[in-house]
Amino acid sequence: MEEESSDSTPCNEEEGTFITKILGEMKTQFNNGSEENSQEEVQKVESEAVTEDTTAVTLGFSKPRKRSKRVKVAIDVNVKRSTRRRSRDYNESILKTAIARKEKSYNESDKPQRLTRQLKPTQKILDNIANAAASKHEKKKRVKGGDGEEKVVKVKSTRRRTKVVEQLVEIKEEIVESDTKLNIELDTKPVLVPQMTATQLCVCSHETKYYVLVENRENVFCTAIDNISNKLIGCNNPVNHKDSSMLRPSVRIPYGVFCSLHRSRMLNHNCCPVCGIFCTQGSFVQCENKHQYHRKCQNSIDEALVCPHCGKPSPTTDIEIIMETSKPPVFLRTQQLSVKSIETSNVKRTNNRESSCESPPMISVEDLKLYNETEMRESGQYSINDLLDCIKKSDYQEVAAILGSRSVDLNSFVECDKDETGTVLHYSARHGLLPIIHMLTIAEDDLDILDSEKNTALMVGVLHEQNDVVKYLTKAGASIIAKGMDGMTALHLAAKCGNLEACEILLSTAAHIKNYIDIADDGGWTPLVWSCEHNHVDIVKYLLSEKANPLLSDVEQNVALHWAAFSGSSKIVEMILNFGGEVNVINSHGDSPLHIAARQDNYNCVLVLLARGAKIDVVNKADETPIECCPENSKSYEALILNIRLQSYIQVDNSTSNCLSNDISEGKERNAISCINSVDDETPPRDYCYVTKNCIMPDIQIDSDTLLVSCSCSGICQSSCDCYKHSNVHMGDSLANDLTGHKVIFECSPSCSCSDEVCTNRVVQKGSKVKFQLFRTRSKGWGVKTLNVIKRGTFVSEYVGQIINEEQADSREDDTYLFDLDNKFQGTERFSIDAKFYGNVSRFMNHNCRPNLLPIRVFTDHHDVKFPRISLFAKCDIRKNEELSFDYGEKFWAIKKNYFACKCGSDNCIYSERQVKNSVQKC
Ligand SMILES: C[S@@+](CC[C@H](N)C(=O)[O-])C[C@H]1O[C@@H](n2cnc3c(N)ncnc32)[C@H](O)[C@@H]1O
Repeated sequence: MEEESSDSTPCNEEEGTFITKILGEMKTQFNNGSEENSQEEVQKVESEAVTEDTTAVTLGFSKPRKRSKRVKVAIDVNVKRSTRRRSRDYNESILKTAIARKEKSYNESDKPQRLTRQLKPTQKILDNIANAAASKHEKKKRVKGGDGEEKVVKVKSTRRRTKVVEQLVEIKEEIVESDTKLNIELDTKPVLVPQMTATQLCVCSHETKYYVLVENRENVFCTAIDNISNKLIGCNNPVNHKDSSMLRPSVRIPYGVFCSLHRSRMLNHNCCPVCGIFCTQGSFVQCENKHQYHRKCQNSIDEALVCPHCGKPSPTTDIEIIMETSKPPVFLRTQQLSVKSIETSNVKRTNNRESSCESPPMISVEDLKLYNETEMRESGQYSINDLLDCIKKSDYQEVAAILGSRSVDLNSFVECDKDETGTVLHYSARHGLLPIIHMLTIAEDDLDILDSEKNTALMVGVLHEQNDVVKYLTKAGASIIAKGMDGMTALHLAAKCGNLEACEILLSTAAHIKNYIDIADDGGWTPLVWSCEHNHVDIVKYLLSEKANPLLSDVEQNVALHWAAFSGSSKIVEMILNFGGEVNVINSHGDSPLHIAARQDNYNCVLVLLARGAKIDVVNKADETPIECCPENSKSYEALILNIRLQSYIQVDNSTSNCLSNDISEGKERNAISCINSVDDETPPRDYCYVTKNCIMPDIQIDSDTLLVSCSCSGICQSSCDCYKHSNVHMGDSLANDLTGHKVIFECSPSCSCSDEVCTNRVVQKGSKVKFQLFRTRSKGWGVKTLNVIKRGTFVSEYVGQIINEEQADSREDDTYLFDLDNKFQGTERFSIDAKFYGNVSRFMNHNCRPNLLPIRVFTDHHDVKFPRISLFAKCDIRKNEELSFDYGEKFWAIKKNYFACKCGSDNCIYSERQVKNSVQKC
């Protein structure tokens, strides 16, 4: 007896069984193939889990698990998680069970409730079963009852996976013996049933021939109930096969099966024959035969109080029995609330202790006190931090006790990490505490609470790569579509942080993968976009293989390819294109993926995009082609330049008849200048030399030493810049309205201290970015048009040629391309730019009485006012394919009107044939 008492106390067994069960449960759930999980299978698993867990350990998890909230969420977004939805019947059955439990009061000591999970066959039940079985198995087994009829005994365990065992037993006629031996030794095997007499009531030591077939130790559990300081504790120890005969302490009590410990105690009359509860700890009555019972259960015969076991006189004083065991029992919540803890129950070591030690000891007072002091709260109330402490210690027993007490609000926040708070479920998910999570999911309704970072526990599992937790929570009913920070789901987070396994678990859980995989967050970003942006090649591959849509755009019309170009993974760019991505898709800024790859200088992406047909001449809303977004001198820039050249050669081959040249600059300009003629047979002009800078004749000296101004700005020059202040035309000024003043710009020069890289007062010196085309006009010879949109104020081109003096100018036969540099600084010496023999694209720009370009004198590297750079700026917004023109001035037309009229065609043309005639007539 004592050997058993040390290692088979109810609580020891409870704890071990419980933890084993938790792990077994999880294993069971994990082993269910995720893809094959039908609704029924999942329901079955969860149903079993609930059934078992609600009866596990302290029986404290009687709270029904509500799923309606999550189901509602699923319906809201049209994502049905059918595999985890519960049937109505199922919910109702849980509800019924809960109500039934609620109605039961475990504290009704007058009506002791069986805490066992086993059905207790009363004699009536036995008889009924026997009758039914006898008729069914009449030919197979003959069973003889005490009344001569055949009987069947059926004992069924409701415990999960417990097989219903059924054994036909032969019930021998009970032999009535008046001279019954009462104090039976443990190894006695009494078979005689005494006749009840007034002085001897109990049948504790009378074994019957009712047996339970015990196939293995776990199938049947002890049905004993201990009275421990007025608390009723169920045993539930496994019943050994050798203890399979059924006993009862009196004829009033149904038969039960008992573990070796309780069996021996029953034989020693430690079980009260009136209420059937074992006298284990506390105040009891003990007769001179050392039979124990409750004071209120003592018998009365002829007004004398007697022992209900043997009829001996009842002592007037109680004995105090104290258990001795290494571990305390676990109390039900209701017991904790209504009964003082053992610590405060004034347990005294009385002289009766010695005699009480003959009763089977179970727990030591020291252990019990220690337990009480450190773990149990007197009132049964716990704080959330008590629970967190137990979780941190992985003290499953205590966690179960606290959860069972239902005194803790599981929605309370605890510190999960530095500056991060969340529920204990978040904490457990972060640390991968599966057994704890299992308990919490049973005790907690809402698995989708957001922590301080707006993550659900499922998301926390994803982020910390606790994929067992992810798997478990998805099966336990956590919402996979719940949204956290910025509307991101667990799948967004998994894709973002590169957790491929979590992506697979989440997608395998989704009822409708198609709806789930392309779910967008608040920015309109899909999980695919997140994985593209964060360069997770494996996840991109997986999502695309699961039919993620690469064409879905975000709020700025970016698609996954834009983000792939941004991140710089050429593999991802390639994959997206292979899965149907459009190479020239445009976002709301007009940027193609090539724009973005070029801007980021993602060389390999630029190469892949070019190879897959990305257009190099797409202009975005900032009037930039991809190369104009690209940092100069970068590898991407070189690739784009090369591609532009290659494209131009391809255009020659495929040219229409009116394209005469791909580049009249012969590669001297940043952008090739094609030449087309759809008007006549004129061939491209070849009577000049294309130059990009002025040619200064040897006899002309430019003073490069004298600087009028320089700035000492650091970084970007602003309005306080001295160079800027010396200019009377500024970038961004309304040029169209500034036709009268001296249009001079002093750009910052090498002598300035500002940064060449970022200074905004350096424009002309950096060259034009406009894409020109030379075309044949119908009445003005050649002309120039822009192939891209030009914003007002943009530097378009410099009028370049030979710088010659007045004498040289006068000696030139053809003055068609002369541009006078005369200005007020010039004094007596006059200079001109002649583009007749040397020039650039500007030499082909015609006159217009309503021009779109304005010539401005600009000084860049020198300040010799006699030699400004004639820079043409856009004086208005200019459309694509619009001809570029400037005003040649009165001086030009004063002479030329005698030879030809202006053909600009503008409505206010002042040099047209008609206007000229009118002016002549007026004269
Ligand atoms: C600087 S060039 C311009 C390029 C010229 N169209 C060519 O084919 O080389 C100036 C000459 O172009 C022609 N031109 C320019 N603007 C004109 C206009 N508005 N009307 C008539 N002819 C014009 C005149 O022959 C003028 O002398």
